[in-house]
Amino acid sequence: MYYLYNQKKIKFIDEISKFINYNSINHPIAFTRVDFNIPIGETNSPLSVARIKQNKETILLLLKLGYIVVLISHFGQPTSINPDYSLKKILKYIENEYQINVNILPYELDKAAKTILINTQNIKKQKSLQFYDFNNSLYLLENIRFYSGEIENNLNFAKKISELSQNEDSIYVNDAFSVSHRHHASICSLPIFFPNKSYGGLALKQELLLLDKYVGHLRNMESKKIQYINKTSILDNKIKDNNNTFNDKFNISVVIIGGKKITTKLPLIKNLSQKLDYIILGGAIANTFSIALGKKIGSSFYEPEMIDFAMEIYLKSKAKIILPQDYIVVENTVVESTTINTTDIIKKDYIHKFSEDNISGEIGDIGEITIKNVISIIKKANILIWCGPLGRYEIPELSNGTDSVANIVAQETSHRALTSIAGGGDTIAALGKYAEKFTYCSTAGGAFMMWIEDELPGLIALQNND
Ligand SMILES: Nc1ncnc2c1ncn2[C@@H]1O[C@H](COP(=O)(O)OP(=O)(O)OP(=O)(O)O)[C@@H](O)[C@H]1O
Ligand SMILES: O=C(O)[C@H](O)COP(=O)(O)O
Repeated sequence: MYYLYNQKKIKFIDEISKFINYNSINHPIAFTRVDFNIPIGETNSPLSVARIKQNKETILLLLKLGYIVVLISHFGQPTSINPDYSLKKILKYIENEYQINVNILPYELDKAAKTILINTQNIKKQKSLQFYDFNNSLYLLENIRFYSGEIENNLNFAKKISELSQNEDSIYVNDAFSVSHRHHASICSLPIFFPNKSYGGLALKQELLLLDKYVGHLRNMESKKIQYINKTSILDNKIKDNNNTFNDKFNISVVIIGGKKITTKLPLIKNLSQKLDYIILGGAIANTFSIALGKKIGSSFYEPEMIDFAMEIYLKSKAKIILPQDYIVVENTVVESTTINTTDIIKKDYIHKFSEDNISGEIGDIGEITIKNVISIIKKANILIWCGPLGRYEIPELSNGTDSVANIVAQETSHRALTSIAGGGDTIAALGKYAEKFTYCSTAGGAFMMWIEDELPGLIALQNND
Protein backbone atom coordinates (compact mmCIF):
# COMPACT_ATOMS: atom_id res chain seq x y z
CA MET A 1 0.00 0.00 0.00
CA TYR A 2 1.24 3.45 -0.89
CA TYR A 3 0.61 6.59 1.08
CA LEU A 4 0.36 9.77 -0.93
CA TYR A 5 2.17 12.64 0.75
CA ASN A 6 1.90 15.85 -1.20
CA GLN A 7 1.18 13.88 -4.37
CA LYS A 8 4.20 11.60 -4.03
CA LYS A 9 4.31 8.01 -2.86
CA ILE A 10 5.65 6.69 0.41
CA LYS A 11 6.15 2.92 0.57
CA PHE A 12 5.77 0.90 3.75
CA ILE A 13 7.66 -2.21 4.78
CA ASP A 14 4.67 -4.54 4.51
CA GLU A 15 5.13 -4.12 0.74
CA ILE A 16 8.58 -5.72 0.90
CA SER A 17 7.32 -9.19 1.72
CA LYS A 18 5.48 -9.33 -1.62
CA PHE A 19 8.70 -8.99 -3.60
CA ILE A 20 11.32 -10.64 -1.48
CA ASN A 21 12.97 -13.90 -2.44
CA TYR A 22 13.59 -15.37 0.98
CA ASN A 23 16.15 -17.92 -0.24
CA SER A 24 18.41 -15.42 -1.91
CA ILE A 25 18.50 -13.05 1.01
CA ASN A 26 21.99 -12.57 2.28
CA HIS A 27 21.19 -10.75 5.48
CA PRO A 28 21.12 -7.19 4.31
CA ILE A 29 20.67 -4.52 6.94
CA ALA A 30 17.46 -2.61 7.63
CA PHE A 31 18.64 0.72 9.07
CA THR A 32 15.61 1.52 11.17
CA ARG A 33 15.06 4.97 12.70
CA VAL A 34 13.04 4.67 15.88
CA ASP A 35 12.35 7.12 18.70
CA PHE A 36 13.31 5.67 22.06
CA ASN A 37 13.30 9.12 23.62
CA ILE A 38 11.11 7.99 26.50
CA PRO A 39 10.32 10.11 29.55
CA ILE A 40 12.26 9.10 32.64
CA GLY A 41 10.95 9.57 36.17
CA GLU A 42 12.34 10.22 39.61
CA THR A 43 13.80 6.76 40.14
CA ASN A 44 15.38 6.74 36.70
CA SER A 45 12.72 4.39 35.40
CA PRO A 46 10.50 5.12 32.38
CA LEU A 47 7.22 6.98 32.85
CA SER A 48 5.97 5.45 29.60
CA VAL A 49 7.39 2.87 27.22
CA ALA A 50 4.82 3.57 24.49
CA ARG A 51 7.55 4.74 22.16
CA ILE A 52 9.41 1.45 22.56
CA LYS A 53 6.31 -0.73 22.22
CA GLN A 54 5.17 0.90 19.00
CA ASN A 55 8.13 -0.40 16.92
CA LYS A 56 7.78 -4.06 17.88
CA GLU A 57 5.73 -5.07 14.85
CA THR A 58 8.11 -3.36 12.43
CA ILE A 59 11.17 -4.93 14.00
CA LEU A 60 9.69 -8.43 14.08
CA LEU A 61 8.60 -8.19 10.46
CA LEU A 62 12.04 -7.04 9.34
CA LEU A 63 13.74 -9.82 11.32
CA LYS A 64 11.39 -12.42 9.88
CA LEU A 65 12.15 -11.15 6.40
CA GLY A 66 15.80 -11.94 7.11
CA TYR A 67 17.17 -8.47 7.69
CA ILE A 68 19.71 -7.59 10.30
CA VAL A 69 18.06 -4.68 12.04
CA VAL A 70 20.21 -1.74 13.10
CA LEU A 71 18.10 0.55 15.26
CA ILE A 72 18.96 4.24 15.27
CA SER A 73 17.53 6.48 17.98
CA HIS A 74 18.19 9.65 19.92
CA PHE A 75 17.64 10.00 23.65
CA GLY A 76 17.26 13.50 25.05
CA GLN A 77 19.11 16.42 23.56
CA PRO A 78 22.81 15.85 24.36
CA THR A 79 25.26 18.02 22.44
CA SER A 80 28.16 15.57 22.79
CA ILE A 81 28.91 12.14 24.24
CA ASN A 82 27.37 12.04 27.71
CA PRO A 83 26.85 8.80 29.64
CA ASP A 84 23.66 10.21 31.18
CA TYR A 85 22.09 10.06 27.74
CA SER A 86 23.45 6.66 26.76
CA LEU A 87 20.88 4.29 25.31
CA LYS A 88 22.46 1.69 27.60
CA LYS A 89 20.35 3.24 30.34
CA ILE A 90 17.14 2.04 28.71
CA LEU A 91 18.42 -1.15 27.07
CA LYS A 92 16.72 -3.45 29.55
CA TYR A 93 13.33 -1.84 28.85
CA ILE A 94 13.83 -2.36 25.11
CA GLU A 95 14.81 -5.99 25.58
CA ASN A 96 11.94 -6.51 27.96
CA GLU A 97 9.40 -5.24 25.41
CA TYR A 98 10.83 -7.18 22.46
CA GLN A 99 12.01 -10.29 24.32
CA ILE A 100 15.03 -10.29 22.03
CA ASN A 101 18.64 -9.64 22.92
CA VAL A 102 19.69 -6.20 21.63
CA ASN A 103 23.38 -5.58 20.95
CA ILE A 104 24.58 -2.02 21.47
CA LEU A 105 27.14 -1.26 18.78
CA PRO A 106 30.47 0.38 19.60
CA TYR A 107 30.43 4.17 19.17
CA GLU A 108 33.26 4.04 16.57
CA LEU A 109 31.53 3.26 13.30
CA ASP A 110 34.38 1.12 11.93
CA LYS A 111 34.22 -1.08 15.02
CA ALA A 112 30.44 -1.18 14.69
CA ALA A 113 30.81 -2.39 11.09
CA LYS A 114 33.17 -5.19 12.21
CA THR A 115 30.80 -6.29 14.95
CA ILE A 116 27.95 -6.57 12.45
CA LEU A 117 30.14 -8.42 9.94
CA ILE A 118 31.23 -11.04 12.48
CA ASN A 119 27.65 -11.57 13.60
CA THR A 120 26.42 -11.82 10.02
CA GLN A 121 28.78 -14.74 9.44
CA ASN A 122 27.43 -16.38 12.59
CA ILE A 123 23.88 -16.00 11.38
CA LYS A 124 24.75 -17.61 8.05
CA LYS A 125 26.14 -20.64 9.83
CA GLN A 126 23.14 -20.83 12.08
CA LYS A 127 20.78 -20.55 9.14
CA SER A 128 22.46 -23.40 7.33
CA LEU A 129 21.81 -25.48 10.41
CA GLN A 130 18.16 -24.55 10.12
CA PHE A 131 18.43 -22.60 13.35
CA TYR A 132 17.39 -19.03 13.11
CA ASP A 133 18.28 -16.91 16.08
CA PHE A 134 16.99 -13.33 16.25
CA ASN A 135 19.36 -12.71 19.13
CA ASN A 136 22.22 -12.04 16.75
CA SER A 137 20.18 -9.93 14.42
CA LEU A 138 19.09 -6.88 16.39
CA TYR A 139 21.52 -3.99 16.99
CA LEU A 140 21.28 -0.53 18.42
CA LEU A 141 23.60 2.33 17.56
CA GLU A 142 24.53 4.52 20.55
CA ASN A 143 22.50 7.72 20.91
CA ILE A 144 22.67 9.16 17.41
CA ARG A 145 22.99 12.67 18.90
CA PHE A 146 26.42 11.70 20.31
CA TYR A 147 27.61 12.17 16.72
CA SER A 148 27.90 15.82 15.68
CA GLY A 149 26.91 14.94 12.10
CA GLU A 150 23.39 14.05 13.23
CA ILE A 151 21.93 17.45 14.06
CA GLU A 152 24.13 19.08 11.40
CA ASN A 153 22.34 16.81 8.92
CA ASN A 154 25.77 15.99 7.54
CA LEU A 155 25.69 13.95 4.35
CA ASN A 156 29.11 12.34 4.94
CA PHE A 157 28.03 11.19 8.34
CA ALA A 158 24.89 9.63 6.87
CA LYS A 159 27.05 7.96 4.21
CA LYS A 160 29.30 6.48 6.90
CA ILE A 161 26.27 4.97 8.61
CA SER A 162 25.01 3.53 5.35
CA GLU A 163 28.45 1.94 4.86
CA LEU A 164 27.91 -0.22 7.93
CA SER A 165 26.45 -2.48 5.29
CA GLN A 166 28.13 -3.45 2.03
CA ASN A 167 25.05 -5.33 0.90
CA GLU A 168 23.16 -3.68 -1.93
CA ASP A 169 19.87 -5.12 -0.69
CA SER A 170 20.05 -3.11 2.52
CA ILE A 171 17.18 -0.74 3.19
CA TYR A 172 16.27 2.33 5.23
CA VAL A 173 13.13 2.39 7.39
CA ASN A 174 11.66 5.38 9.18
CA ASP A 175 9.48 4.15 12.03
CA ALA A 176 9.82 7.35 14.04
CA PHE A 177 7.02 9.72 13.15
CA SER A 178 7.73 11.66 16.36
CA VAL A 179 11.12 12.85 15.15
CA SER A 180 10.23 13.30 11.49
CA HIS A 181 10.04 17.07 11.99
CA ARG A 182 13.81 17.27 12.52
CA HIS A 183 16.21 18.06 9.68
CA HIS A 184 18.66 15.54 11.07
CA ALA A 185 20.98 13.12 9.24
CA SER A 186 19.26 9.90 10.31
CA ILE A 187 15.92 11.32 9.18
CA CYS A 188 16.71 13.29 6.04
CA SER A 189 20.15 12.29 4.70
CA LEU A 190 20.37 8.57 5.38
CA PRO A 191 17.47 7.74 3.01
CA ILE A 192 19.42 9.40 0.17
CA PHE A 193 21.76 6.40 0.23
CA PHE A 194 18.86 4.00 -0.24
CA PRO A 195 17.17 5.25 -3.40
CA ASN A 196 13.90 3.37 -3.90
CA LYS A 197 14.80 1.32 -0.85
CA SER A 198 13.55 3.74 1.80
CA TYR A 199 10.35 2.76 3.55
CA GLY A 200 8.00 3.83 6.26
CA GLY A 201 7.65 1.37 9.13
CA LEU A 202 4.38 0.02 10.48
CA ALA A 203 4.22 2.45 13.41
CA LEU A 204 4.75 5.37 11.04
CA LYS A 205 2.04 3.98 8.78
CA GLN A 206 -0.42 3.68 11.65
CA GLU A 207 0.29 7.24 12.80
CA LEU A 208 -0.30 8.66 9.32
CA LEU A 209 -3.47 6.72 8.67
CA LEU A 210 -5.04 7.50 12.03
CA LEU A 211 -4.04 11.15 12.09
CA ASP A 212 -5.44 11.52 8.58
CA LYS A 213 -8.66 9.91 9.71
CA TYR A 214 -9.20 12.05 12.79
CA VAL A 215 -7.58 15.38 12.07
CA GLY A 216 -6.66 15.22 8.39
CA HIS A 217 -9.18 17.97 7.64
CA LEU A 218 -7.13 20.40 9.72
CA ARG A 219 -4.13 19.96 7.44
CA ASN A 220 -6.10 21.00 4.43
CA MET A 221 -7.92 23.84 6.11
CA GLU A 222 -6.77 27.35 5.22
CA SER A 223 -8.21 29.10 8.23
CA LYS A 224 -11.40 29.01 10.21
CA LYS A 225 -13.68 32.00 10.32
CA ILE A 226 -13.09 33.65 13.65
CA GLN A 227 -16.24 33.40 15.66
CA TYR A 228 -17.46 36.13 17.89
CA ILE A 229 -16.32 35.13 21.32
CA ASN A 230 -17.19 37.00 24.43
CA LYS A 231 -13.95 36.37 26.23
CA THR A 232 -15.00 37.94 29.52
CA SER A 233 -17.76 35.42 29.90
CA ILE A 234 -15.30 32.61 29.35
CA LEU A 235 -12.97 33.95 31.96
CA ASP A 236 -15.93 34.18 34.28
CA ASN A 237 -16.57 30.56 33.51
CA LYS A 238 -20.01 31.32 32.09
CA ILE A 239 -20.19 30.12 28.56
CA LYS A 240 -23.53 30.71 26.92
CA ASP A 241 -25.00 28.84 24.00
CA ASN A 242 -26.48 31.73 22.16
CA ASN A 243 -25.57 33.50 18.99
CA ASN A 244 -23.58 36.13 20.79
CA THR A 245 -21.09 33.67 22.09
CA PHE A 246 -20.78 30.56 19.96
CA ASN A 247 -22.34 30.20 16.57
CA ASP A 248 -22.52 26.46 16.56
CA LYS A 249 -22.95 24.38 19.62
CA PHE A 250 -20.28 21.67 19.63
CA ASN A 251 -18.59 23.06 16.57
CA ILE A 252 -15.68 24.24 18.58
CA SER A 253 -12.10 23.18 18.12
CA VAL A 254 -9.59 23.48 20.89
CA VAL A 255 -5.87 22.95 21.14
CA ILE A 256 -4.10 22.60 24.48
CA ILE A 257 -0.41 23.31 24.31
CA GLY A 258 1.90 22.80 27.25
CA GLY A 259 5.28 21.32 27.99
CA LYS A 260 8.58 23.05 27.63
CA LYS A 261 9.77 22.65 24.03
CA ILE A 262 8.87 26.25 23.33
CA THR A 263 11.17 26.81 20.35
CA THR A 264 9.71 23.78 18.59
CA LYS A 265 6.05 24.37 19.37
CA LEU A 266 5.64 28.13 19.32
CA PRO A 267 6.14 28.65 15.57
CA LEU A 268 3.47 26.02 14.97
CA ILE A 269 0.88 27.81 17.08
CA LYS A 270 0.95 30.79 14.75
CA ASN A 271 -0.96 29.15 11.92
CA LEU A 272 -2.84 26.70 14.07
CA SER A 273 -4.44 29.64 15.83
CA GLN A 274 -6.07 30.59 12.54
CA LYS A 275 -7.72 27.20 12.21
CA LEU A 276 -8.98 26.57 15.71
CA ASP A 277 -11.26 28.39 18.13
CA TYR A 278 -9.28 28.17 21.34
CA ILE A 279 -5.59 27.94 22.09
CA ILE A 280 -5.27 26.90 25.73
CA LEU A 281 -1.74 27.42 26.96
CA GLY A 282 -0.12 25.84 29.99
CA GLY A 283 3.28 24.58 31.10
CA ALA A 284 6.39 26.58 30.35
CA ILE A 285 4.95 27.72 27.00
CA ALA A 286 2.41 29.85 28.88
CA ASN A 287 5.24 31.39 30.91
CA THR A 288 6.83 32.81 27.78
CA PHE A 289 3.52 34.50 26.89
CA SER A 290 3.17 35.83 30.44
CA ILE A 291 6.61 37.44 30.25
CA ALA A 292 5.71 38.92 26.85
CA LEU A 293 2.64 40.46 28.48
CA GLY A 294 4.77 42.02 31.22
CA LYS A 295 3.72 39.69 34.01
CA LYS A 296 6.10 38.61 36.74
CA ILE A 297 6.67 34.87 36.80
CA GLY A 298 9.45 34.62 39.38
CA SER A 299 12.09 32.05 38.52
CA SER A 300 9.78 30.04 36.24
CA PHE A 301 11.15 28.45 33.08
CA TYR A 302 10.66 30.36 29.81
CA GLU A 303 12.63 31.03 26.66
CA PRO A 304 13.81 34.65 26.43
CA GLU A 305 14.49 34.46 22.68
CA MET A 306 10.86 33.50 22.02
CA ILE A 307 9.26 36.45 23.85
CA ASP A 308 8.82 38.66 20.78
CA PHE A 309 7.39 35.79 18.82
CA ALA A 310 4.97 34.97 21.63
CA MET A 311 3.84 38.61 21.59
CA GLU A 312 3.32 38.48 17.83
CA ILE A 313 1.13 35.39 18.19
CA TYR A 314 -0.76 36.92 21.06
CA LEU A 315 -1.53 40.09 19.14
CA LYS A 316 -2.69 38.08 16.15
CA SER A 317 -4.90 35.66 18.09
CA LYS A 318 -5.68 37.41 21.34
CA ALA A 319 -9.36 36.48 21.32
CA LYS A 320 -8.56 32.79 21.14
CA ILE A 321 -5.67 32.46 23.55
CA ILE A 322 -6.48 31.27 27.05
CA LEU A 323 -3.64 31.78 29.51
CA PRO A 324 -3.56 30.46 33.07
CA GLN A 325 -5.02 32.75 35.71
CA ASP A 326 -3.70 30.97 38.75
CA TYR A 327 -0.86 28.64 39.48
CA ILE A 328 0.75 26.16 41.79
CA VAL A 329 4.12 27.64 42.53
CA VAL A 330 7.15 26.04 44.07
CA GLU A 331 9.31 28.18 46.25
CA ASN A 332 12.95 27.44 47.00
CA THR A 333 13.07 24.41 44.79
CA VAL A 334 15.22 21.66 46.17
CA VAL A 335 16.82 20.14 43.16
CA GLU A 336 18.31 16.70 43.14
CA SER A 337 18.18 16.41 39.46
CA THR A 338 18.28 13.45 37.22
CA THR A 339 19.96 14.92 34.19
CA ILE A 340 17.25 13.66 31.87
CA ASN A 341 14.15 15.83 31.86
CA THR A 342 13.42 17.93 34.89
CA THR A 343 12.46 15.43 37.52
CA ASP A 344 13.48 17.44 40.53
CA ILE A 345 12.62 16.48 44.03
CA ILE A 346 10.62 19.15 45.76
CA LYS A 347 9.72 19.51 49.40
CA LYS A 348 5.95 19.63 49.83
CA ASP A 349 6.15 22.59 52.24
CA TYR A 350 7.41 24.79 49.46
CA ILE A 351 4.37 24.41 47.23
CA HIS A 352 1.93 27.33 47.27
CA LYS A 353 -1.12 28.48 45.37
CA PHE A 354 -0.98 31.79 43.58
CA SER A 355 -4.00 33.48 42.12
CA GLU A 356 -2.31 36.65 40.99
CA ASP A 357 0.19 37.43 38.28
CA ASN A 358 2.99 38.68 40.42
CA ILE A 359 4.64 35.42 41.27
CA SER A 360 7.74 34.60 43.21
CA GLY A 361 9.13 31.09 42.96
CA GLU A 362 8.69 28.70 40.08
CA ILE A 363 5.40 27.92 38.35
CA GLY A 364 4.88 24.17 38.47
CA ASP A 365 1.23 23.71 37.53
CA ILE A 366 -1.98 25.54 36.70
CA GLY A 367 -4.36 26.34 39.57
CA GLU A 368 -8.01 25.55 40.31
CA ILE A 369 -9.54 28.63 38.63
CA THR A 370 -7.67 27.90 35.42
CA ILE A 371 -8.66 24.23 35.55
CA LYS A 372 -12.35 25.23 35.84
CA ASN A 373 -12.10 27.56 32.85
CA VAL A 374 -10.32 24.99 30.74
CA ILE A 375 -12.93 22.37 31.61
CA SER A 376 -15.78 24.71 30.68
CA ILE A 377 -14.26 25.21 27.25
CA ILE A 378 -13.64 21.49 26.74
CA LYS A 379 -17.28 20.76 27.53
CA LYS A 380 -18.27 22.79 24.48
CA ALA A 381 -15.68 21.37 22.11
CA ASN A 382 -16.14 18.77 19.43
CA ILE A 383 -12.48 18.43 18.59
CA LEU A 384 -9.55 18.70 20.94
CA ILE A 385 -5.84 18.44 20.26
CA TRP A 386 -3.42 18.24 23.17
CA CYS A 387 0.36 18.51 23.02
CA GLY A 388 2.39 18.97 26.19
CA PRO A 389 1.57 18.58 29.90
CA LEU A 390 0.11 21.57 31.73
CA GLY A 391 2.62 21.30 34.56
CA ARG A 392 5.58 19.34 35.81
CA TYR A 393 3.48 16.22 35.91
CA GLU A 394 6.36 13.96 36.94
CA ILE A 395 6.04 15.41 40.43
CA PRO A 396 2.75 14.23 42.01
CA GLU A 397 2.13 17.59 43.72
CA LEU A 398 2.33 19.32 40.34
CA SER A 399 0.23 16.91 38.30
CA ASN A 400 -3.26 18.01 39.32
CA GLY A 401 -3.81 20.39 36.37
CA THR A 402 -2.91 17.80 33.75
CA ASP A 403 -4.78 15.05 35.61
CA SER A 404 -8.00 16.99 36.10
CA VAL A 405 -8.14 18.15 32.49
CA ALA A 406 -7.24 14.68 31.19
CA ASN A 407 -10.03 13.18 33.29
CA ILE A 408 -12.62 15.52 31.75
CA VAL A 409 -11.35 14.95 28.21
CA ALA A 410 -11.58 11.20 28.78
CA GLN A 411 -15.14 11.54 30.11
CA GLU A 412 -16.27 13.84 27.31
CA THR A 413 -14.76 11.48 24.74
CA SER A 414 -16.60 8.50 26.20
CA HIS A 415 -19.94 10.19 26.81
CA ARG A 416 -20.40 12.32 23.72
CA ALA A 417 -18.84 12.91 20.35
CA LEU A 418 -15.66 14.68 21.40
CA THR A 419 -12.75 13.72 19.18
CA SER A 420 -9.67 13.94 21.37
CA ILE A 421 -6.19 13.56 19.94
CA ALA A 422 -3.14 13.85 22.16
CA GLY A 423 0.50 13.71 21.14
CA GLY A 424 3.95 13.64 22.69
CA GLY A 425 6.20 11.33 24.68
CA ASP A 426 5.66 13.21 27.92
CA THR A 427 2.04 13.95 27.09
CA ILE A 428 1.11 10.27 26.84
CA ALA A 429 2.95 9.58 30.09
CA ALA A 430 1.22 12.53 31.74
CA LEU A 431 -2.25 11.43 30.62
CA GLY A 432 -1.60 8.09 32.31
CA LYS A 433 -4.70 5.94 32.68
CA TYR A 434 -6.84 8.50 30.82
CA ALA A 435 -4.85 8.10 27.58
CA GLU A 436 -6.70 4.94 26.54
CA LYS A 437 -10.01 6.81 26.62
CA PHE A 438 -8.78 9.43 24.16
CA THR A 439 -9.80 8.96 20.53
CA TYR A 440 -6.15 8.62 19.58
CA CYS A 441 -2.78 9.20 21.20
CA SER A 442 0.15 9.84 18.91
CA THR A 443 3.69 9.29 20.14
CA ALA A 444 4.59 12.60 18.52
CA GLY A 445 4.27 16.07 20.03
CA GLY A 446 6.25 18.58 17.95
CA ALA A 447 6.08 16.36 14.85
CA PHE A 448 2.32 15.99 15.20
CA MET A 449 1.88 19.75 15.35
CA MET A 450 4.17 20.21 12.37
CA TRP A 451 2.28 17.52 10.47
CA ILE A 452 -0.84 19.68 10.77
CA GLU A 453 0.93 22.88 9.86
CA ASP A 454 3.75 22.15 7.50
CA GLU A 455 5.65 19.52 5.57
CA LEU A 456 7.54 16.98 7.61
CA PRO A 457 11.12 16.65 6.30
CA GLY A 458 11.22 13.01 7.37
CA LEU A 459 8.26 12.18 5.14
CA ILE A 460 9.60 14.18 2.21
CA ALA A 461 12.80 12.10 2.50
CA LEU A 462 10.75 8.91 2.04
CA GLN A 463 8.95 10.06 -1.07
CA ASN A 464 9.45 8.08 -4.25
CA ASN A 465 9.08 9.07 -7.83
CA ASP A 466 8.40 5.58 -9.14
N1 LIG B 1 5.57 25.09 34.10
C1 LIG B 1 6.55 24.25 33.72
N2 LIG B 1 7.84 24.56 33.98
C2 LIG B 1 8.85 23.74 33.62
N3 LIG B 1 8.66 22.57 32.98
C3 LIG B 1 7.40 22.21 32.69
C4 LIG B 1 6.28 23.03 33.04
N4 LIG B 1 5.17 22.40 32.62
C5 LIG B 1 5.56 21.25 32.04
N5 LIG B 1 6.89 21.13 32.08
C6 LIG B 1 7.73 20.01 31.58
O1 LIG B 1 7.57 19.86 30.19
C7 LIG B 1 8.08 18.57 29.85
C8 LIG B 1 7.34 18.02 28.65
O2 LIG B 1 7.43 18.95 27.60
P1 LIG B 1 7.50 18.60 26.05
O3 LIG B 1 7.37 19.87 25.32
O4 LIG B 1 8.72 17.74 25.81
O5 LIG B 1 6.17 17.74 25.84
P2 LIG B 1 5.90 16.44 24.96
O6 LIG B 1 4.48 16.15 25.09
O7 LIG B 1 6.79 15.30 25.36
O8 LIG B 1 6.26 16.84 23.48
P3 LIG B 1 7.38 16.17 22.52
O9 LIG B 1 6.90 14.79 22.22
O10 LIG B 1 7.45 17.08 21.36
O11 LIG B 1 8.65 16.12 23.34
C9 LIG B 1 7.90 17.72 31.10
O12 LIG B 1 9.19 17.25 31.50
C10 LIG B 1 7.31 18.68 32.14
O13 LIG B 1 7.86 18.52 33.43
O1 LIG C 1 10.26 13.92 22.24
C1 LIG C 1 10.09 14.20 21.06
O2 LIG C 1 9.25 15.03 20.64
C2 LIG C 1 10.89 13.47 20.02
O3 LIG C 1 11.61 12.42 20.60
C3 LIG C 1 11.82 14.43 19.35
O4 LIG C 1 12.75 14.89 20.28
P1 LIG C 1 13.44 16.30 20.11
O5 LIG C 1 12.40 17.35 20.38
O6 LIG C 1 14.57 16.30 21.10
O7 LIG C 1 13.93 16.38 18.68
